[in-house]
Amino acid sequence: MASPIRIALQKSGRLSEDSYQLFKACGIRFDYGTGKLKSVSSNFAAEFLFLRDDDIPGYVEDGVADLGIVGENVAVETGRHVTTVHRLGFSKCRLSIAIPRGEAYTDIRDLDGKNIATSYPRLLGTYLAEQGVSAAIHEISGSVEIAPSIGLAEAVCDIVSSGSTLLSNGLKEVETIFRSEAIMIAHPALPAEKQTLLDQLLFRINAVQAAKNNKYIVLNAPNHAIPSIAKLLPGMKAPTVTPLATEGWSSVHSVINENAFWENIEAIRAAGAEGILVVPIEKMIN
Ligand SMILES: Nc1ncnc2c1ncn2[C@@H]1O[C@H](COP(=O)(O)OP(=O)(O)OP(=O)(O)O)[C@@H](O)[C@H]1O
Ligand SMILES: O=P(O)(O)OC[C@H]1O[C@H](OP(=O)(O)OP(=O)(O)O)[C@H](O)[C@@H]1O
Ligand SMILES: [Mg+2]
Repeated sequence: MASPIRIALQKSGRLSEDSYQLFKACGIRFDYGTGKLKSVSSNFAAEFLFLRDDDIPGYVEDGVADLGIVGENVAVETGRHVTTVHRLGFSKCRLSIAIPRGEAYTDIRDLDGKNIATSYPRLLGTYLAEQGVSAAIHEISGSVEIAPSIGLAEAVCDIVSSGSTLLSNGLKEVETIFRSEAIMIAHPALPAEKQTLLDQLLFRINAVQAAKNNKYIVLNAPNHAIPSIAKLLPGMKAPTVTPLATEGWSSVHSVINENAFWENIEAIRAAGAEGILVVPIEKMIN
């Protein structure tokens, strides 16, 4: 096997389980969650390091790891020189400014001269500078939402997903400054053999992601309805049509984006389709 590509994953947190599941779906096996800080894949030339997420961009920039999975918020905040090679679509969240619920708020200028607590001083500083607002940034490493109630700051800037943490701390979201999801980052100058391994990995990730967004459809229809159904279910090239044992009827097999399927389902039924099955796809390669 080639010398392994080193991949840094979050040891334990919001990114860990989805990161592991992604590699599992790509058919890459390794031990995870056993308290180990390092693991070698048994069937792909990869070695995994389990780290705090904040440290991952630095390790990737320094070349200690070749790849890493982090929130885009962390990748940008650390300011490390790394390349984004893929957007992964999980751990979606936003970085927002929030203030106590009872406070009036008109626009960003209301924050002029105020104190804002955050773990994201770089992202917040850039945003305030762009908006021409001058506020004092107080960097704290966690439990940011508590800051207004203990008199540390008049506002906070932190990660929001469902909004329930803000709600339970008596805060309201007033500005969204950054939208984030998990991304795969790489060292900016990978040697050729590592680049080959990255290309193989991205090929598998694309196949897994394409499969997730699409469904395999099987239905029965009278032969005269096939042309109009085929227009609604174009498939990867064209639908497969095979005769049923019942004279004048066929079975239609196709692949369709799940959103398009739900948008077209009434039209598909109205065209004469019956016995419609929707089947998940494991991998999809165009
Ligand atoms: N509530 C949430 N919903 C969705 N994604 C989130 C949420 N909170 C954080 N994230 C995303 O997941 C990333 C990791 O969050 P997590 O809370 O596990 O980090 P952490 O506590 O700093 O972990 P570590 O111990 O590794 O430093 C964040 O940087 C962000 O991109
Ligand atoms: O809008 P919500 O759905 O409530 O999510 C937002 C919260 O989630 C994250 O914290 P997490 O629960 O991961 O705890 P931590 O900050 O202690 O890691 C983040 O730091 C917010 O506090
Ligand atoms: Mg962290």
